[in-house]
Amino acid sequence: MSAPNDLHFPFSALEGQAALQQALLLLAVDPQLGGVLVEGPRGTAKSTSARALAELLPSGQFVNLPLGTTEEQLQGALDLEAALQSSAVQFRPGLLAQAHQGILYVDEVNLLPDGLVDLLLDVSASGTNRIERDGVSHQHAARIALIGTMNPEEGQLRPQLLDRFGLFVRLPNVPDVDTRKRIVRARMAFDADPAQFCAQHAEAQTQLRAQIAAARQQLASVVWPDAIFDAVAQLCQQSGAEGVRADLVMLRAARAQAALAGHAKVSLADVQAVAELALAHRRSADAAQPPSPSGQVNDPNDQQAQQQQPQRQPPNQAQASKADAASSSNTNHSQPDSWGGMAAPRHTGIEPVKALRPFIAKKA
Ligand SMILES: Nc1ncnc2c1ncn2[C@@H]1O[C@H](COP(=O)(O)OP(=O)(O)OP(=O)(O)O)[C@@H](O)[C@H]1O
Repeated sequence: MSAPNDLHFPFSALEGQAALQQALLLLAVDPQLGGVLVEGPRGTAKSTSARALAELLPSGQFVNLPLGTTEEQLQGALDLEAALQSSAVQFRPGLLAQAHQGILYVDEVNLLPDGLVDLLLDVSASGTNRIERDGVSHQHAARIALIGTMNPEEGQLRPQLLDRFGLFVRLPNVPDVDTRKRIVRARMAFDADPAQFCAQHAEAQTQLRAQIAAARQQLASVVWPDAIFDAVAQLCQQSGAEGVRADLVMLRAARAQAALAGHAKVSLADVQAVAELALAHRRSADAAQPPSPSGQVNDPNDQQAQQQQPQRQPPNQAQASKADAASSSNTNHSQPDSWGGMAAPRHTGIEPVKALRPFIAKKA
């Protein structure tokens, strides 16, 4: 039996995809991170998780961008004749307008013409779609969470475009037999009775939705202490990332991470948790080892300030243990070390340290 069209596999029921879930949640909180690029094998829940994320956003919009899409279909069309006759601009909205406040999903983004990718990245970073034709212009808000997927065997994305994707997740193949079994059990349970499966996850979904909404509201007021700028600059410098896009994205992603946890200040732990997502596609080839900043960096978030933060709903136990299971199957955990009490991010794959836990099991 397949699921009715209006029921989709819930985000909180995804198995063993902590890094992808983390990147997507950060994007949900701050769509202007510049999109998430997901590289990985077929059948690893790339489209399932993107669609599931849409259900956590206020608009619920999920727009799929087909490979043959034209610039006009994407941006919308201006009726120039009407503009000449009545001096009023007539605009026929495109996919970007449809995806406003939702998700724009591009499967095999590496096969899309460069011009369109360029446009998508511009719009996702600016939140505005600006159309100009023969001296006539129109613009509208296009706050889109851009999610692109690619299989490198089918062609590479140009480095200029790769660098402009905010976050990057490289998915491994299903890592082990147990995870494989958990995945198929969950999927088969969903397919057998979608309504019941969704009902079982309704509470976790409601909590995640509320958590994202609260984080979005709080985002602009979350601050970066000076030490955070130091830590980010050190990490990016040592990774050999060109320019400062990695720094900008890392700071922004760390702020989204802090907002999700209900914190008012970005901490080193937030930077640590997002660093690999910002660096994986920007690390220079000769920075083969993960960076290890030389200076000791103190955590600028004093305990007292953290304790003064408003309390949020208690963590969902089922989700916390799922996150635990996900993170315990990850052998790439960073452990505390000399870097301001936190481990430097790893350069292989993307299995961020705290996996999904910071989002679900917020501070009590
Ligand atoms: N980690 C997972 N958790 C839950 N379901 C999963 C997971 N991985 C794969 N699946 C299931 O596998 C099937 C294929 O997933 P999906 O279509 O999202 O893969 P994809 O990565 O987008 O593949 P493709 O690249 O071929 O489009 C779906 O039924 C999905 O629910």
